[in-house]
Amino acid sequence: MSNAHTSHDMADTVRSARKIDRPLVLVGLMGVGKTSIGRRLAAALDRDFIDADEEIERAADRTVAEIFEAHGEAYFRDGERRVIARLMDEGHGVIATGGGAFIDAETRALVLERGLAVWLDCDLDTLVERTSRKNTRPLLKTGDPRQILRDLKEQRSPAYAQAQIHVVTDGGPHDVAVARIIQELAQWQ
Ligand SMILES: Nc1ncnc2c1ncn2[C@@H]1O[C@H](COP(=O)(O)OP(=O)(O)OP(=O)(O)O)[C@@H](O)[C@H]1O
Ligand SMILES: O=C(O)C1=C[C@@H](O)[C@@H](O)[C@H](O)C1
Ligand SMILES: [Mg+2]
Repeated sequence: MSNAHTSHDMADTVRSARKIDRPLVLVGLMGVGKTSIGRRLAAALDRDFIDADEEIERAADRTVAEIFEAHGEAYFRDGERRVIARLMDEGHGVIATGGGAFIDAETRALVLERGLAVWLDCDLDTLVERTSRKNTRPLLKTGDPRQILRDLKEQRSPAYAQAQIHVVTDGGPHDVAVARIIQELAQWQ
């Protein structure tokens, strides 16, 4: 296939993906790439990007870790649900959620009804490596990160699997993951 042909196909694919008239909501485990891939996906689709964890921190004027410590996980999940509902209402084009957001049944129902959920998935070794770069995730501070991530992957995968779109991002660079997501979006009806 010629390069001209390939870039024409890609332009068509991007055009189809841009027609989706719902917020694109990235879900998946800590470290899978929701924030970094989400930012690039939004740029490629010419959409607005927002990270729900960052928005919660702005609204609460505290870090996620501080909210967990002061009030516990249930309190955090309530605030997270409200923030995600608001971001979808405000029409944010690509929303990166926190790793546990889609596990909350109410948040999940809200996202599935009003948005298009994209499950970013990758293997355990990649997750361990990516999360080791930053030590701010409260759920990984309570024991061995590999064991915690393995357990979370097993417990949470059935919920993540309810997302309308599933993309595996093992190993490769961000741009490959972005191109795969765009291809899936273009085929989504
Ligand atoms: N496809 C990828 N290729 C290379 N590096 C990646 C890829 N995806 C993510 N990373 C890197 O892994 C780290 C974690 O990614 P990121 O913060 O985007 O994950 P996240 O899903 O938003 O995590 P959290 O749920 O904790 O917010 C970052 O350093 C990011 O640059
Ligand atoms: O996987 C999780 O439950 C979490 C992931 C992070 O994005 C934060 O939202 C918080 O640390 C909880
Ligand atoms: Mg993130």
